[in-house]
Amino acid sequence: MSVGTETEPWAQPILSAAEVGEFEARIFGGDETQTREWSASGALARSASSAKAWAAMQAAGRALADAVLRDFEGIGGFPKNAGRLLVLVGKGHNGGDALIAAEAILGKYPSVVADFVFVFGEPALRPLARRAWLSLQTRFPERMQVLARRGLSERVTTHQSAHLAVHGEVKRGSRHMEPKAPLACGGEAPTAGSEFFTTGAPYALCLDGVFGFQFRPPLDSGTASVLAAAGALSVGLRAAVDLPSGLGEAGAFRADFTYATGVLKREALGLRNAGRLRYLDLGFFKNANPESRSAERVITAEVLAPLRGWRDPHSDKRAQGHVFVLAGSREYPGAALMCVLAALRSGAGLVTAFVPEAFVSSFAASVPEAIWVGWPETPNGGLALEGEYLLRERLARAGEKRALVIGPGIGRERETQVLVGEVLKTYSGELPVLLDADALQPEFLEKTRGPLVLTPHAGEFRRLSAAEPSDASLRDFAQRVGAVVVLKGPVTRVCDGSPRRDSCLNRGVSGEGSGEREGASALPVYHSLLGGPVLARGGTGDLLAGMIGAQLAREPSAILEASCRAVAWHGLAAEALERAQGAETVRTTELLNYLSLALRS
Ligand SMILES: NC(=O)C1=CN([C@@H]2O[C@H](COP(=O)(O)OP(=O)(O)OC[C@H]3O[C@@H](n4cnc5c(N)ncnc54)[C@H](O)[C@@H]3O)[C@@H](O)[C@H]2O)[C@@H](O)CC1
Ligand SMILES: Nc1ncnc2c1ncn2[C@@H]1O[C@H](COP(=O)(O)OP(=O)(O)O)[C@@H](O)[C@H]1O
Repeated sequence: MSVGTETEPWAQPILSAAEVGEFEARIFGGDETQTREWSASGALARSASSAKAWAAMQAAGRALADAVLRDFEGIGGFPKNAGRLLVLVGKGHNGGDALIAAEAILGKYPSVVADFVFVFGEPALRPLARRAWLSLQTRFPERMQVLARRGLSERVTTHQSAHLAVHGEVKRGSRHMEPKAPLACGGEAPTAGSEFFTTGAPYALCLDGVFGFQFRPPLDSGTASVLAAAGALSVGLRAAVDLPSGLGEAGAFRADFTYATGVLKREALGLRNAGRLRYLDLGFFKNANPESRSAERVITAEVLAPLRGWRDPHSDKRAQGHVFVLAGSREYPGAALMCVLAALRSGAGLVTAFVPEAFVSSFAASVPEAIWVGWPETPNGGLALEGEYLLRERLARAGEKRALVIGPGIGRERETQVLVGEVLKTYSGELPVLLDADALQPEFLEKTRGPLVLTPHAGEFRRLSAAEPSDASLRDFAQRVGAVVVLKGPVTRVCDGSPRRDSCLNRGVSGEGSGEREGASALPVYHSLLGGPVLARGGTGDLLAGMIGAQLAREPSAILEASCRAVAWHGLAAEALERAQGAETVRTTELLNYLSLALRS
């Protein structure tokens, strides 16, 4: 047992499908397929392991329903007065989770109806999935319709289906099925799936519970045809349970969201057809850890715990961290303003901002909480070299808890770039430094000595590292530069390559020894799934830089945790913003209004 969850309760291991199999078998007491929990009479034996597995399935299904309904808020909410669900059910856990989620939604909204496709047939359901199905049938028989009960070999005909749906003559739950010829195994049957789905009206939600982590390629043509047909329907939200069925194979399910239940599976990362990834933490790692040490971890909202309690009653503003920001130019004044606003709104006790002097009075009028210091300008309105003394003066007066953010909106003017190099030569080592945007230049990397955080997006990462973004290149680069690197993107990845003395917490398990570095391949990569495409607008990175700056200033000795905390907070606030306003009619700085909500939910 050795994974970072004990020292880092805010990060959970990411496991491969094979590792998940072993881990779940251990915590739930064996694979369902190999147990005889379901007797011939249909009663489930109450073994301890089946009780645990059933409880886990229920927790997963309910968490899935909650998460889906929350995500619906981003597009105006679930259509609870006339919603239709489509549930694609396989044989095992995945199907069971989907069935329980469907039951939770039907239970919550009395006007919602559901259609089910049993891709391998009802008889193929494993015990727990069958139990979930029985429960649904008992509770909502009149609101359910089975489009394919005995799998792909038997289905409702196109004619029946359309007729029944259009004329409302189907008696939900008791549809007569017409046997049809089985699909030729491995043969061509690409259009067969469309026969299930000719019912006209759109679906609010499609739950894909066909295959989970036990899927092994290739995708059979029958399932592919059902997935393709479901993909052609009008659906408000396509939700994959755990993993999109078929993973990245041709014909795999195309999800808007994939909800990883209990464990985030490595296979989900980087799959474009997975849509947005959500991690549903079901507490699987609370009392049990996987045997293997996981070098990939997922950041959870638990990382915000230190911000959720009471502030130290004896603290003063200096004890809450002092953020220094060197930012802005005539070309990009707003980037500086956004970075400063974010630092102020995310807990910093003091923020001192050095910006081109032309902007000081207007910035001070709009954001009086920050200490604005006018910096001499180059002829083009950038930060001039001669202003360096200002930083020296102000830093000399600051307390211990401080951090310096350099970059938002500074532009690429040569003189400003020389200034950044000089500042790094002089001050790095004295306080944590964050480099963002145009301060992310390869030539600066040799000039830094102390705690360093870099926040590149993919394009900036390529510029800095001369490599394509990947977990491996991120590890190599972080270790080479000895920094915490926050590689931003739809999934933001954080890796700490700094020497141990800078952040001894960061190593998780093998924290013994000091000073030496581990091989890059062993460095954990922390993934944040939080946020979403509402963040795909100018200035969100400037906000993140200010937020990380505030956390660094408050915790200068734990730069990895501070960075992960800010990334998660930024992402959770973005999600709250999207739920409240949608993703379109948003101003970047509105994210700051949701920081508080993100801490309270
Ligand atoms: N209101 C403002 O004043 C704003 C100012 N901004 C400033 O604009 C300057 C330039 O920023 P850019 O981010 O465009 O950087 P660059 O123009 O330096 O982009 C570097 C490379 O990355 C690519 N790229 C840009 N954004 C990317 C992304 N999100 N993911 C992957 N690749 C990406 C570009 O195509 C380019 O090849 C920075 O100084 C930044 O602070 C932006 O933050 C936007 C808002
Ligand atoms: N599709 C997306 N899903 C989730 N997060 C995103 C997405 N697009 C951008 N982001 C996040 O938005 C921020 C953009 O940062 P950056 O590109 O530096 O913006 P800017 O330079 O405009 O401030 C990052 O935190 C990134 O992770």
